[in-house]
Amino acid sequence: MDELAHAGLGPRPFARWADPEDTAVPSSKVPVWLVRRLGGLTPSPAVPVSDIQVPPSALTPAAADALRSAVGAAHVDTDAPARLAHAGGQSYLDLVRRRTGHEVAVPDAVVSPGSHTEVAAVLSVAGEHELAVVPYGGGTSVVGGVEPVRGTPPGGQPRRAVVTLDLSRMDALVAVDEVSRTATFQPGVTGPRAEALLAPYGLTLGHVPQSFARATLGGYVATRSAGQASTGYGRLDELVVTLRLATPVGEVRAGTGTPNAAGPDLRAMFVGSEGAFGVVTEVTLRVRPAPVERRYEMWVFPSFERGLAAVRAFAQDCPRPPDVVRLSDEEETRTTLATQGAAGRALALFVRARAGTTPAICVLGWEGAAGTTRAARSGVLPVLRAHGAVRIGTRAGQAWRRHRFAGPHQRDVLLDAGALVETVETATDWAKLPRLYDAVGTALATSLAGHGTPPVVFTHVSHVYPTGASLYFTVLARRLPDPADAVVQWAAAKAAASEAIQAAGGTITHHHAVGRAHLPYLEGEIGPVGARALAAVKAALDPAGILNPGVLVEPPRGPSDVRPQE
Ligand SMILES: Cc1cc2nc3c(=O)[nH]c(=O)nc-3n(C[C@H](O)[C@H](O)[C@H](O)COP(=O)(O)OP(=O)(O)OC[C@H]3O[C@@H](n4cnc5c(N)ncnc54)[C@H](O)[C@@H]3O)c2cc1C
Repeated sequence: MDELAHAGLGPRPFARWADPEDTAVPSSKVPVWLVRRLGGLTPSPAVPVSDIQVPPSALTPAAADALRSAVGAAHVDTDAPARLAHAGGQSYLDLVRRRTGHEVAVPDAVVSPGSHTEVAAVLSVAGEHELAVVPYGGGTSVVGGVEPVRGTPPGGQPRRAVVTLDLSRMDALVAVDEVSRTATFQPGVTGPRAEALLAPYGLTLGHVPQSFARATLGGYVATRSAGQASTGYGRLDELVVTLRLATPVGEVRAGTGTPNAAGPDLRAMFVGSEGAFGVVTEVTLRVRPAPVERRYEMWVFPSFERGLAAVRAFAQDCPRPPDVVRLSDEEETRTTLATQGAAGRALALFVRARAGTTPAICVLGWEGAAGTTRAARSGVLPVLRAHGAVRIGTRAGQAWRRHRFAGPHQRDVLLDAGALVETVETATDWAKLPRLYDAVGTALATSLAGHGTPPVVFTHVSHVYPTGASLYFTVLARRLPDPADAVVQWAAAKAAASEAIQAAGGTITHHHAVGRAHLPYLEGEIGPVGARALAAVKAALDPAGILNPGVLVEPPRGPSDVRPQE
């Protein structure tokens, strides 16, 4: 995984994923055919960050002094640039707001602790001075998880100020246990840094979400994330061995390193708790030997439906499914091939000749010790053949691997060009998957067409399980020029997609987490008793509602919210 250790990026620009120069990904252009299909785009460069008005910090001098005592004066920043740099996450709407200067919310201060003790001290200051605290890892949340929201405690006044708790100083490898194959990290370690820290031991975490360059281990834990190689390496929840958290009522340690029967597993309560129950200050994760062999191939199925049947068979019937499985629907296949220039056009002709008029490409990847990938690959060949798949080859597979972090860079280019570009993800069991696929695609297309901006919607499946799979929709449309209209345009489409997901039996989120964006739909998924159970945990660990108000748990409307209903 050595090259992963070098996949980091420089400081994040205000309204983009990366500086156009700061990337190994070749600069891309918006294809002419896409502009034509979206009905023309009006270029929409970001306004200069100096045009964004930053209100004075609402932090009182006493609160500021107390925070300085907690973490050191150098680590409490109330200046505009630091506050602007923490103005929300990386969803399409976050970026539209920052690109246009429309309704940009900033925290009152950015506080950067250096240890568990300092995090605990900040939480204690927050309690005394009526502050809200937003834990912040890489800031790549796409569900409003790091929005600086003050919130209002039950029956009280809005909190005086909100501070963003930037965990980037806590970026050390605490310990490696090569015998047990575990590694303990502080939470602010980014994906590339984790790989760089593990490389001298010949170990890897193997967790590669598309946001890998910027996301942190604390963020992975807090959102229960899934990497592109989740089929082989497991989701983050499968990798967490132990956790240490600071909560407003004290320290929690969860997990003992080996399976046990000591009551419900507390790890499950904190993995995916999105900074609403506590701040992850240390995490021990399973690691494994870095692969010495990697084989990535592209195959093509005669249709998405045939591809779905095959990837289901991988998960259900093959002793070792590929580590990476990524099946594109017909529209994503067309788009992928059309954006690859001359090579893509040649490949498109080849694909159509071999697989017919509705081809669906599929990337498969195997990683492991010397001599293991060939045997693993042989195990799935009968499934591929039985479902009419044709091999395109390793060059196309390797090209996908080289460009697998390119999505956010391409999004920058599309946003500059005036496109709406966002993703929607869900999952369900295999039996309901085709219906869910149709329902979400139709909801997105109908809603956006209703705004006069018919979209291109394409989908892939990249996380497969014996019982079901995820669906990941990418949506492209003409962005409405007025920022307020653009917000309504996407908010309506997202609501339509979310309602369609719930009606078709999908989960509101397979890996992006709940945040604020999905909270209105959470109770529909876990039921009122489930929602009350989460509220009760929140009330036990964060009784004053300091942490991330409005994330994961509805702010209580009154004390009855945490009591059993009559
Ligand atoms: C381009 C792009 C691609 C993405 N691809 C994927 C993908 O492939 N798979 C995937 O799962 N997700 C993906 N995401 C979503 C996002 O990257 C993940 O949710 C990631 O795990 C967030 O990590 P982060 O460090 O950036 O967390 P942040 O965005 O900083 O925070 C996310 C949430 O976790 C909380 N939090 C952060 N650190 C801590 C901590 N130490 N303790 C307690 N709470 C904390 C925050 O308060 C917030 O609620 C993508 C996002 C983008 C923008």
